[in-house]
Amino acid sequence: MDLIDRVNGHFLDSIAAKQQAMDILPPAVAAAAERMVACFMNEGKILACGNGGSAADAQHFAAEMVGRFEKERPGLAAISLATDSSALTAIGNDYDFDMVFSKQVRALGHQNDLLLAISTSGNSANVIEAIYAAHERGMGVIALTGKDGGKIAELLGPDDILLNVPVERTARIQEVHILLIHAMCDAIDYMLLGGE
Ligand SMILES: O=C(CO)[C@@H](O)[C@H](O)[C@H](O)[C@H](O)COP(=O)(O)O
Ligand SMILES: [Zn+2]
Repeated sequence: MDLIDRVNGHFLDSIAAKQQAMDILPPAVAAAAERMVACFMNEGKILACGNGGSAADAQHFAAEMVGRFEKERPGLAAISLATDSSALTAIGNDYDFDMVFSKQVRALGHQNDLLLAISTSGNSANVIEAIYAAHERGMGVIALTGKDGGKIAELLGPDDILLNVPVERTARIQEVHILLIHAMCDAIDYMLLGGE
């Protein structure tokens, strides 16, 4: 197989993952966006966390809320918990890496806030601890997961929302996650601003 065939394989695989997600996820994505708008309207904020590529997704989402997505609007309250290198290294060094997000959730989270928890395996211990901390604070959780949803799918409560991408390859799950995030950004702007 030459390199161009390999690249074509990625396109085809990514298209198939997105098609599979499109068959099942749009109602839950719309519900998640509605939940986020309700949170903002209620003086709440969204705390987002994840590891590696999902840390980048958490940061990407927060930037699109605080700055903007495609339309001009006032900033919306969202914070990436995966971005403050001082907090991450201090908590990881002084306590445990499993606590890097949960300690921030306990410090910053209030009842009206939401946690956006991102994990392709659904099994990252620090994301799981963040969900426990959010529940303790009375916060709702929106989880972006993959594969079978892992432990995260099992520990969500009835008021939480699971967006699980049921494919095996991490890269494909991440590619669908960022699509879901952009779809939620668009739905939020549409609910707040109207338009096309
Ligand atoms: O971006 C990638 C792989 O595409 C990696 O950095 C990946 O995000 C890391 O291995 C993460 O630690 C995986 O964590 P998770 O998605 O299973 O929670
Ligand atoms: Zn990656």
